[in-house]
Amino acid sequence: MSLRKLLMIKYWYKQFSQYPPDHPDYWRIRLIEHSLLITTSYFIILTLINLFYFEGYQYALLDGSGLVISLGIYYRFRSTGHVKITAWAVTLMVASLIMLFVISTKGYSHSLFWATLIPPFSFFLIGRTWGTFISCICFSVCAFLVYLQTQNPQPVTFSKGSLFNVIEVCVAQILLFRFYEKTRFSAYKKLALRNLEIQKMAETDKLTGLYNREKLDFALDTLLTTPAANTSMTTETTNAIKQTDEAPIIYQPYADDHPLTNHQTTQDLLSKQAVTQYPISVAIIDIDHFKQINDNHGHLIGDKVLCQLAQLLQNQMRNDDLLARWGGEEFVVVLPNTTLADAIELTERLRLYIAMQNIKGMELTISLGVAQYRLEDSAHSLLDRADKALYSAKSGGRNCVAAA
Ligand SMILES: Nc1nc2c(ncn2[C@@H]2O[C@H](COP(=O)(O)OP(=O)(O)OP(=O)(O)O)[C@@H](O)[C@H]2O)c(=O)[nH]1
Repeated sequence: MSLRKLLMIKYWYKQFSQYPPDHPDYWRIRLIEHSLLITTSYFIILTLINLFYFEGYQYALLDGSGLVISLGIYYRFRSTGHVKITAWAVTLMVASLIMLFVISTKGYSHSLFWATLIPPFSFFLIGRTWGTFISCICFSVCAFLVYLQTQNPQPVTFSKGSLFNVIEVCVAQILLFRFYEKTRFSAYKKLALRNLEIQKMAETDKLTGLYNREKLDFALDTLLTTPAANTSMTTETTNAIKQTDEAPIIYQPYADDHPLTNHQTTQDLLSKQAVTQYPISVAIIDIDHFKQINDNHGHLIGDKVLCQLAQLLQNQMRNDDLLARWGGEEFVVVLPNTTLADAIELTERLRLYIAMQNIKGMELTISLGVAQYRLEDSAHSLLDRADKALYSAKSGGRNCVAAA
């Protein structure tokens, strides 16, 4: 059994349905609940210590009042869920009780230490502006107390009270900053995950889950404008561009001795970089007569066909290939380390493979246009040549591969 359960602390924390974890006030609520738990526990302990150990009834009364106020705020907060009012109430309660204690002891017995708790409380709960304001007032009072002492200097004594004050404040500070660090870490983590989600959404085609056209354009531009890309396409380069955290499961359709399966290591590629150019090819894939599928079976079935075809194509890709939906019923695949001849062979296999599949009860065919990167090419001109090749494939009767 965990300590939290043992002390029944978990019952202290209420899950407000109106403040889910992604609500801006979520962590403020956690802090209010933590703070009230800490103040309540502190006031219970201090009341008992002052009553039975120091027999300081005046301080025990002060701590007892703090305990009642703390529980009152907690009860009200649980029943109303008012964050702003509670945050102010907690801050004012903590600040005024600390200052009452510091003033009543005239700063003796290291009671001034307690004032150091005011900035963390007030800044976390009521924000920078009001936190600064309240901290300044409290510290001004502390400075004034010290000034008064300088008018009539007394020798400083270290009592047991000093020891308790120092220890209690240190423990409270550590707890507060642990909490602060936890919220900060959680907020950054959430932000990083959100950014990843947004980035993924921005580069993914909603329907098929493949990369979208923006991502393809960016990846191709990066490949072709990276100096190394003109001479060497390494596995690392393409993987960095893909930036994919969940690498697709690759089904290797080629024979073991096929040149495309013999991936060279990065080291091999780099060592050859100076003397060899590593080719890049692209292929545009277009479904034949897709309009008829929509017309005969409806757009929803058409969508399902697109999704299944996308999955089948993705399963046929090699690690370094980058498949994207270009728009409508067209897909583009970027083939690093692939000559035009290899790209033709590869896409021909792909065409035959798709022609053999049963997709939503239909037999589909695809036409493909292939082009290899030339030094004078831009991403646009490369795709344009592949598109022209696709046009030839279409006008050549469809269900075939044409190269530019
Ligand atoms: N279901 C569905 N259809 C789409 C989507 N995007 C484009 N289309 C359809 O794809 C069809 C493309 O038709 P066309 O450009 O005439 O091409 P095609 O019928 O495949 O003929 P060819 O390419 O010449 O073989 C149109 O009917 C579009 O409405 C989509 O996201 N979902």
